[in-house]
Amino acid sequence: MASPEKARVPPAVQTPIPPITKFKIGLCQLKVSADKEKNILHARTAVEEAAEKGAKLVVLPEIWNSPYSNDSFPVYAEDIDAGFDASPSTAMLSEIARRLNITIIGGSIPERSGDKLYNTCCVFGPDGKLKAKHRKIHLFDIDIPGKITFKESMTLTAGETPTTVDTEVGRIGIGICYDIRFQELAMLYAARGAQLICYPGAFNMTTGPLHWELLQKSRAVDNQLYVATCSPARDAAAGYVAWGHSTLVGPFGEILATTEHDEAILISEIDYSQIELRRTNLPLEKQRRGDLYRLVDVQRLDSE
Ligand SMILES: O=C(O)CCC(=O)C(=O)O
Repeated sequence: MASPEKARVPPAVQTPIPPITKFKIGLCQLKVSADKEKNILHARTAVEEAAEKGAKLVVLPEIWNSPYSNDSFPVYAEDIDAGFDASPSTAMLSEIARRLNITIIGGSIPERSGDKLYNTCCVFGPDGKLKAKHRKIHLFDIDIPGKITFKESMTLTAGETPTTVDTEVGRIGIGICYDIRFQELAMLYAARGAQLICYPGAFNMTTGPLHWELLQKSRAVDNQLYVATCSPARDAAAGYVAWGHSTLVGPFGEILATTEHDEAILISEIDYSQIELRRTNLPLEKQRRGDLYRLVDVQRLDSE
């Protein structure tokens, strides 16, 4: 007897989700107070507002849940790896990323891990899961007598790992503030395929006016990718006075959005096709003289 013809089940269609090329980014330049609970609520409201305005990626400032000071870091630090009960700041970020279906570059908070403290940025995806954790690699130790002296290394330990993360809104490299000064890190991220580098950062009244915009444009134009920064708003009465001026720079070095020093939620559009365009216009990568000089990816060498 002929076997009954099997029902034909069409094969599951495995079409990859087309990578997003255009989306809105929100930069939340926030006031930071000494009240952690208030800071968390405030950040939550700002992220909600950015998402309401269409942002699929929202960026918070460096050290947004605590005053920026060596005295505060140990007091406000959270044990991120111990779970959300031990870390109300990241619990909020996770919950809101999931509820709003967005990606969050969670600025940075002081992190406690064993007996060490780090300045740490957490990235959450729309499923609320922690996708990456970047510990500031270059600690901000500066001494310009009569202007600014600050030594993060008095309390913090430097991170050991450059961070690129694949998100719903592209491949993103993460740096925190002083990390922006080290062009090799940005070059490494570009070599690893980053389309955007996010630097939560709190420059100051001495270096901010001269270097903040210059460094962002340099990282963007040298690497032909997007650079986004997010600073706390300025509080002239604080121990550390932030420069503000959160900004989005495009791959041709163009400022796409910026602000002064007050609180602000900047919404702007990122269009990754601009990266290809600029790399076609000016094919730096092809013209680079790898026969004369080369950036070595130490982590790749180690893993080989
Ligand atoms: O590099 C600078 O001038 C400022 C860096 C900074 O404020 C920081 O890393 O927190």
